[in-house]
Amino acid sequence: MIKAFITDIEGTITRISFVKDILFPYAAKHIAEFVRKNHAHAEVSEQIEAAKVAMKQPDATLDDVITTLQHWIETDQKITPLKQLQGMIWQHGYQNNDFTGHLYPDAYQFLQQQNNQGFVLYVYSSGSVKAQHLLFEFSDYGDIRALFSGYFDTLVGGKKSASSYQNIMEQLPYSAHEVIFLSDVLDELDAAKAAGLHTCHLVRDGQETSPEHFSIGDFTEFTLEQYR
Ligand SMILES: CSCCC(=O)C(=O)COP(=O)(O)O
Ligand SMILES: [Mg+2]
Repeated sequence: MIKAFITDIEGTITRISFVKDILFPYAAKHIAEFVRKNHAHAEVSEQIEAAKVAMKQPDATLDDVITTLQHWIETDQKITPLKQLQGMIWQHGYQNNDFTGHLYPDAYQFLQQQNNQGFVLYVYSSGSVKAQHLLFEFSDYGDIRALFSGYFDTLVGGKKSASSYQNIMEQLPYSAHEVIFLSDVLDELDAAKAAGLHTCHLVRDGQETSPEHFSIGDFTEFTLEQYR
């Protein structure tokens, strides 16, 4: 019996263009100034050191790190230190009302319905847990953080690795077969399925589907019948 959902964010409950055309350019615009200004703060310096490790350049200068971070933003790399820094940078944008966290109306309604019916909701995104909290705190529908019982990011591993879903399941009070993972990316769904989770593929933009995963165009098409 299904008891919980784990949802991806970008492309599943949030428009891809909100992330690519609003959040990423905002981070690209502010990252150099943010890193230069805050590099001595522990939470930032920790990510700078982690970036040097990912670059395999322990002696990289601050300018080298900034150039690499900008390249990682341009090429949408899901590298943990970048994702952690982006969350810190977006905080100012949300608080300054430069943007609100986009949610598809059908996704908001679906999340509310499932929550009302007693299903437990979790989030797993490449965006950091801080970035997830911000998106839901400053969402188009107000502060909806109370809908979710837990948040996971790339600190559990990358979204295309089955071990990441195993790591998440070790932290949840459910068996994998009681959980549905929602995503727009087939490689992520394959990894979740390999870890024993049920899956649902969101094909909002007409992506290729796979017979391995139940697929829907949006959440108005979702049915639990599929998982009985
Ligand atoms: C938490 S909002 C920012 C999303 C983000 O940075 C990202 O890389 C999207 O990844 P997802 O796993 O949600 O597709
Ligand atoms: Mg996605």
